[in-house]
Parts: sequence; C-alpha cells; structure tokens
Amino acid sequence: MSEDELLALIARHLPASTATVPTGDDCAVLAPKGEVAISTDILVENVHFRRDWSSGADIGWRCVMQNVADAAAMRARPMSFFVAMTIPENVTADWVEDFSWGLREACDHLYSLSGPIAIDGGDLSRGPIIVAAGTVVGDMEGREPVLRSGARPGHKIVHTGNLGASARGYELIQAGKTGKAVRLFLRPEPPVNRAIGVGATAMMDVSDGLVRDCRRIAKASGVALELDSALVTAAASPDVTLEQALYGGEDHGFLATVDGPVPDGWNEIGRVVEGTGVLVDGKQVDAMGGWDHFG
Ligand SMILES: Nc1ncnc2c1ncn2[C@@H]1O[C@H](COP(=O)(O)OP(=O)(O)O)[C@@H](O)[C@H]1O
Ligand SMILES: Cc1ncc(C[n+]2csc(CCOP(=O)(O)OP(=O)(O)O)c2C)c(N)n1
Ligand SMILES: [Mg+2]
Repeated sequence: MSEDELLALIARHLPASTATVPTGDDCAVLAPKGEVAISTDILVENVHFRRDWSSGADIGWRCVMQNVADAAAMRARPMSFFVAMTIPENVTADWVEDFSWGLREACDHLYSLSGPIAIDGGDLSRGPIIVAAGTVVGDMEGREPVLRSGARPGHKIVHTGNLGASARGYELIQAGKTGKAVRLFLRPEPPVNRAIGVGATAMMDVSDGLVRDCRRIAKASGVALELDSALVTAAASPDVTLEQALYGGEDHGFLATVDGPVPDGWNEIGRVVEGTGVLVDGKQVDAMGGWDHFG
C-alpha cells in the first residue's frame, strides 16, 4: 500500500474541519478566537500501550485524549489536532483504519463536551514500532490560562475525573481480567468541560500520578500540597486502592487548587499549606512515586 493510499484510509473517518486550510496542504491554517495553547505528547508501543491489549481505535482515542487534557488544563478549548506516526511493516491497513476511527470517536465525544475539534494534519513514516505523536491546538477564547504556579496557602485541592481507574485497569489487564477500570485504562475520559469551566488558581491533568503531579504544582507555586487520604479515597473511582489513587497515572483527570467553594463536579482532596513538597495526612511523602520514564 502506498503512502497516499494509507493517508486516504486515515482521512476516510475524520470529522469535518472548520480550519481556513485543513489537512492536505503544506500547513493547516487556523482561525482561533483568542490566544493559542499548544501541547504535544507521544504514545510509544510497548511503553504506553501493547498491541495485544489495545485496538487501533483505542490508541487513536488515547492519542487525542491525553493531549486534549493538557489543553483543557490551561482552560483552552481543544479545537484542532495533529497526528504524526511511525508504522512498522507488520501493521495492517485495517489497524491504521481502526486507529483513524478511534481519532474520530474521540473527536465526536469531545464535540459533546467542549465543541468541534478536527484532525488538521499529521505525518506518516515507516518505523520499527508504532509511535503516535499528537499535538493539540487549544483556543483560550479570551480566558486567562491557569498555570501550575498559582496555588497559595488556604486554597483547597480539588480533583475531577476517574482517579486511580487506569492504575486499577493496568493491574487487572495484566492479570487477564476485564471491567470498567480496564476500559478506562484503554480509553481515558478526561472531563475537559469541567476543566475549561473551572475558576482555578492552579491546574494540571494527572498523567504521572496524583502525588507526583501535586509535587509539580507545589514546586511551581512555592507551597506544600497536603492531601487527606480519606478524601482521596472518597474521590477515587470504585474499588481503587489508596495506593492506586495516589500513585497511578494516565487517568487524565484534573488536579486543581481553588480559592473558594468546591466547584460542581469536583471533589475536595486536600489543602494548600506553607512549606514544600507533598504531605499525606500531615506526613511528608519523600518517595517521588508515580511514573518516571527515566527514573
Ligand atoms: N523534548 C522537549 N523539549 C522541550 N520541552 C519539553 C520536551 N519534553 C517535555 N517538554 C516540556 O516540559 C514540560 C513537562 O512535560 P511533561 O511532563 O511531558 O508534561 P505533561 O505531563 O503535561 O505532558 C511541558 O511544558 C513540556 O512541553
Ligand atoms: C504497556 C504499558 N506499560 C506501562 C504503562 C503505564 N504507563 C506508561 S506511561 C505512564 C505515565 C504517563 O505517560 P507520560 O508519557 O509520562 O505522559 P505525560 O506525563 O507526558 O502526559 C504510565 C503510567 C502502560 N500504559 N502501558
Ligand atoms: Mg508530556
């Protein structure tokens, strides 16, 4: 199959674009309403996914979702998406078509949460394994970006999303089991609408684990984040252990700090205090915990 035929297979399922110039030319040209937020994240075969666990559509879905979560964590509305891929010889055209169907399913799901988003470009190359690098363009639409540096003592720590579900799903799938947590591990569902709509002082999506990501906000803000284990357990997905909730990543739910009441759809999990690092029930957590590609 030629590169152009492969591209045609991918294009077959993509949603309609409102870009001034959509995919097909040297660049896409976009017309956002406000400032632009851009983020990129890769999925690498056997690091982020296994082909015997995930279908092509699962990977397409995840490629979109893990990126749009970063845009939403700034309060940008995801509007445009780019996918650069390497594809090995042993991947079938059916797999590639299925991947593109997963992109489409993710875009349709997002339409209902935050409005239209299109795949406006990408790249294809032969490579030894599957790598899918996604880039999201988000439209700030006049909103101020929420940084990691705005947490102050007295603010509440809040979370929305499927806390710990991916970690539980990862453990279940390794044991050959199925269930809702496995489905969420394969297809994370970041509640992007809640992130875009929140009045937060600091925010990020949780990709590497709650404690590790709290540490990032703590460091950027020059404060300590104190988690309450009972609140974390109450906020976590069904049957999730405290360990999975604190250290599991890849849920792409949102961790935020707020100066005021807990927003609708969010759960309080702790508070911002003076100091450094992360505490759980008043005790400093020394271990980094969570996921580190190079640790
Ligand atoms: N190779 C790179 N070159 C430049 N900046 C990078 C690179 N890799 C990561 N970053 C930046 O470092 C920050 C942290 O990255 P990462 O931990 O991957 O964030 P996230 O969990 O939001 O994907 C981000 O601002 C990201 O853009
Ligand atoms: C086959 C397989 N092994 C292990 C994992 C677990 N895992 C891989 S990467 C990762 C952390 C998140 O990925 P990262 O690239 O750090 O995302 P980012 O922080 O850049 O958004 C986790 C928990 C997995 N998803 N699949
Ligand atoms: Mg990243």
